[in-house]
Parts: sequence; C-alpha cells; structure tokens
Amino acid sequence: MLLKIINANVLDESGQLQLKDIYVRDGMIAEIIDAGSQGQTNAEQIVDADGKLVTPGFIDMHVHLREPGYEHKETIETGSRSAAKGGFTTIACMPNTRPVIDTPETIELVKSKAEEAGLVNVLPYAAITKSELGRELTDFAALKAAGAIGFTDDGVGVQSAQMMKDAMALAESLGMPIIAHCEDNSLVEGAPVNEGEFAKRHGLKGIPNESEAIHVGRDILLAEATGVHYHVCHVSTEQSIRLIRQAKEIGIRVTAEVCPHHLLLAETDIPGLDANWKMNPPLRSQRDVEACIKALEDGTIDMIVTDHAPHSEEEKAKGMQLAPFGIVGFETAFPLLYTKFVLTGRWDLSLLVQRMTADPARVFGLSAGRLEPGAPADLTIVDLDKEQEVDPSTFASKGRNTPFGGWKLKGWPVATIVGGKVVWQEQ
Ligand SMILES: NC(=O)N[C@@H](CC(=O)O)C(=O)O
Ligand SMILES: [Zn+2]
Ligand SMILES: [Zn+2]
Repeated sequence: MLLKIINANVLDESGQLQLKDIYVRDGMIAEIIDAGSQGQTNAEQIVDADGKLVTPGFIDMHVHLREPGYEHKETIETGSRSAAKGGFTTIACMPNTRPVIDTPETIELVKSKAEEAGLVNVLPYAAITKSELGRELTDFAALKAAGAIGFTDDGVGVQSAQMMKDAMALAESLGMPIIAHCEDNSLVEGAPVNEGEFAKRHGLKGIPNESEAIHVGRDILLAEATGVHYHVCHVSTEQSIRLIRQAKEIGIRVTAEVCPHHLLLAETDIPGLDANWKMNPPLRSQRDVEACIKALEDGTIDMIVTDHAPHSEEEKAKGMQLAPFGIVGFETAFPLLYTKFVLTGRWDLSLLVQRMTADPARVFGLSAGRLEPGAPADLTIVDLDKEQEVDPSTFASKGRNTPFGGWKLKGWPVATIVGGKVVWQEQ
C-alpha cells in the first residue's frame, strides 16, 4: 500500500520550511522528495497537504484515559479520538484507573482496547505500587513482559523514600524508567490550590512549592544511588527546575516534562472559584511560569506533555475545594503553544515541534518522532493560519474541563495519520 502526501511543508534541520512530497509504504515513511519531482509511482492514495505544515505526529508521554473504571470521564476510544484530533499519534497512559493498572491483565486490557479503537499508539505505564497505595511493589518483570513502558504512581507521590529506592533499583535492573508524580503529602493535606495570593484571598489551604521539589530532590539522590532513568512528571516550580538542572549538569539520568498550562497560566490568572482551573500540580506564581518556560527552552525540561485529565461536569461542579484535580489537554495543546509562543516570536516553530516529537521519542527510546525514511508514518498536518476559538462543546474527549474555553487560537491540526492511515481529518 503506497500513500503519497503531496505539498507538505516540512521543517528541515535548520528549522526552515521546505515543500516536499512524502511517500509512505506499509505504514513507514519510504521517501521524502522535493514537491512535484519524480518519485515512486502508483500511489494508491494521495493526500494533498496543500502547503500546510506536516510534522512527525505529536507524542504525549503523560495522559489519563480513565479506562478501566472511570468510563464516565473518558474511555480509551474517546481519549484516543481526542488525541488524534489534537494531532497526537502516540500517547502514554497513566495507571490511576479502577482497578489500577498494576497487573499484566490490566496492561493487556489497555492494549486490546487501544487496538480495538485503532486510532493512535497507546503505550501503557504500570503502577509502582499495588493499587498505588505505596505499600507493596508491583511485579515489575511481569508488567514489563506484558508491555508496560515504565512505572509510575501518577496521581499520588510515593511517600516512602525506601519504597522509591527499591522501585528504582528494580526498574534499573530491568532497564526501565521510573516516572514520578512528585508530591509530599505531609505538606499538602487537602489544599486545592497553590500556596499564594489566590489561596489567601479565598481562605483556601495552599500547596507549597516545596511539596513538589522535596520529592524531586529526594528522588534525584535516589536515582544517583541506583543509576535508574528517573523522569519527573508535570514540573511546576522554580525549585524543582533548579534541582533538575544541577542533577543534569553532574550526569545523573534525570529527565522532565512540563504541561502547556504551567507555561501559560499563573495563579493570578484564576478568575474565581471555578474548578476548571484546578489541577495538580496547581497553577503557580508568575516567577515559576517563567522558570518553566526558560527550562523548556534550555532543555532542562525535555518535553511537553498535556497531562490530559478528563473529569465529568458534575465532578467539576463541586467547587474548588471538593472537585477533582485535572484538566483536559489534547485538543488545545498545539494551538495554545503555537499562538502564545511561536506567533509572539519567543520560540521558533522547530523548538515547539521538537519538544512535542523528537525529544519525547529520544527520552523514551521510541522509533516515532522524526520525519525520515524508515520511521513510522505517524504524521500531523497543521493549518497554521486557521484561527478558531476553543469551544469545549466540540471536543472529541468526554471531558469539557478546560480553563481555555473561548481563547482565540491559530495553528489547528487538520489531519492525523498513524502508521500510514488517516485516523482523523477535519470535516
Ligand atoms: N493532574 C491532575 O490534576 N490530575 C490527574 C492526576 C495527576 O496527574 O497527578 C488525574 O488523574 O486527574
Ligand atoms: Zn501527577
Ligand atoms: Zn497525570
């Protein structure tokens, strides 16, 4: 099966756009040649990108698909469709489902549901501890054999240093990474928002920066001691970044991710007690936002992830104190970052694309994330000129929980190709 994508605007190594034709054979990129020149013939299907941007499919290494157990929030199918609509072709899903993904059987279930959906590549993480309770390690070897790509208790921090050290030593012996939600519960206790101005004004308990950074610091020392690849989830504070930067400088195997909302919003932007602005970690100070942006720019933070965390409207209606943490992310990530960082001149387009494709692929050893012969034909076509307001009622996700409703953005994905198959296309 030969697919030909013509008139694709592709970023070259120096970050310049070049008009190319891309040939896809058996799900892989076969050839990339100057647009209109003679390549392999007899394409069975032609997609005309019409001069639009074509990038490697976006990769999101931190998402919540909610299945099994919370199908009212999202399913593997609706989550996969939402990802495809956002231009994502590979997503790594978190194990904080019900039951928790802590057995080979639940890993198998996720894989088979993802295959049934047949939309994007879904890579499952398995829990570090049984039921994410922090008491007993899961069977890492069996989970790896079943297809887990790493271990994490995302949703909660591993509170015991000894438990984390044992997990790291075991993961390292299997050549697997530990992915950490960094949060010291003793410093948080029921707080719904950042410790700062907003909490003070509304009489709410605050989540201090140290609750994240203390785990980052602890775990970096444990990663040094065990030699494991240690990856920090949703970095949100200046202090965590300082620790990660120092650790990288002395050669400790630490990598990190940041979410669009922590690059774009500070606690001072929260309009009121609307739980669509409640997520974990919380929106921090402007100073933390700037530190996150700088860290992503200089590579201290390796990649962008959405932490797509759908919840139902009823759950989010419970208010700032009682509603669950989390916001959806797939369908707004690229337009948000393109509009707010590329169109404003702060970033080159190539930096944004790299942090959403090649960098996550490098860190997690994936074959996707690049546009070259031999790579999987996972591609995203983006209309950089298309301008549209964020309208949560049109989301493919079951979740409508976003603080970005009504934002006017440019740079919308219009088609997503996975393994040479068009899995989503703007109508
Ligand atoms: N990020 C969130 O606010 N929520 C996530 C959990 C998590 O990522 O820690 C969720 O599962 O809803
Ligand atoms: Zn988390
Ligand atoms: Zn998460």
